[in-house]
Amino acid sequence: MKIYEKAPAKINLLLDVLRKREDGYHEVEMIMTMVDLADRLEMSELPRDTIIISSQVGYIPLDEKNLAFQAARLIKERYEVQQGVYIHLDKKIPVAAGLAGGSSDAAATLRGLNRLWRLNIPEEELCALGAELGSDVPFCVTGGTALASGRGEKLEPINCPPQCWVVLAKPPINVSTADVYGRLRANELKTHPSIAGMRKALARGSFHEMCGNLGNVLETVTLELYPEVRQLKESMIRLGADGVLMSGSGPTVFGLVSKEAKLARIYNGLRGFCKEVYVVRMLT
Ligand SMILES: C[C@@](CO)(OP(=O)(O)O)[C@H](O)COP(=O)(O)OP(=O)(O)OC[C@H]1O[C@@H](n2ccc(N)nc2=O)[C@H](O)[C@@H]1O
Ligand SMILES: Nc1ncnc2c1ncn2[C@@H]1O[C@H](COP(=O)(O)OP(=O)(O)O)[C@@H](O)[C@H]1O
Repeated sequence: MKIYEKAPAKINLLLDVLRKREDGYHEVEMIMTMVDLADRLEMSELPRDTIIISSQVGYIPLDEKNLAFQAARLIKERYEVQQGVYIHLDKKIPVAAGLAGGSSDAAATLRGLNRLWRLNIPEEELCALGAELGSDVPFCVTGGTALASGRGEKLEPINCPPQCWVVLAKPPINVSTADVYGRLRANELKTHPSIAGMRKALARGSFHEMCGNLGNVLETVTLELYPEVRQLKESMIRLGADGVLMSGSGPTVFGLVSKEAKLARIYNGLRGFCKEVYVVRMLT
């Protein structure tokens, strides 16, 4: 038997850090949503009790470092599954980009193997498994739009954003999430984005208010370390995007655009100096 799962990319419409915790993680409040740029996973049973990962791209690990491998191993161990699985990852989401590509692959693996092996694991339990793999994995299990707190694993579903275009641009640099959190001075942050403001904007379905309430405190670190990310933000604003923000720890910058007529100018303007540009829709 063979099954397929989509693993969409996430963006953070808002990312606030409240404090550093004793366990080394940071207490966060984030508003997260999915966009229509997705990896595709194909999972099939193997006659031998083993996990094999393949991908069409050569720049991700295919061994136990791969988050899909870790998800398969976890579910096999926890539910004492003695069957093997072959997982092919058709990667479309840029890697180490702040778009949770690896986390979404892990979440899709949990969902997919739950179906393939008919385990009937409830979504809540899949989320708890996901939290063992990474802070963003529980959100990727549920998808939709959510307010995430704790280290990212506590989820409250909220109104989805009004439909719009999302332009994603990833500069050719690698940003380590651990490094960005490590450099953040959480208790010295001068301003915090407003969760209440963003929630209200989404509840009202106001595109304009959503753009006005975008905010990400990790920009204070990544934009200082990598001036090209700041330049990318400035270019997107200049080219006419209605709201612009860095996603997660970066380096991807997203622009929200309400009018299709504006897209060509933004896309062509960015492509002049940034190779990886994608025009997608919100997944609502
Ligand atoms: C910043 C965010 C925003 O959505 O995403 P990305 O930029 O990675 O996409 C997330 O908080 C990232 O989540 P994820 O990538 O799953 O992080 P994890 O694997 O759990 O943690 C990687 C490292 O980041 C730091 N970390 C992560 C989450 C958190 N709330 N506090 C932290 O300090 C820790 O140093 C941890 O060792
Ligand atoms: N299935 C996977 N897809 C992409 N990257 C993966 C995967 N499994 C493990 N990784 C590793 O995880 C790291 C973070 O990748 P990714 O999840 O794309 O980053 P981000 O959370 O910043 O969007 C990369 O260094 C990559 O080598």
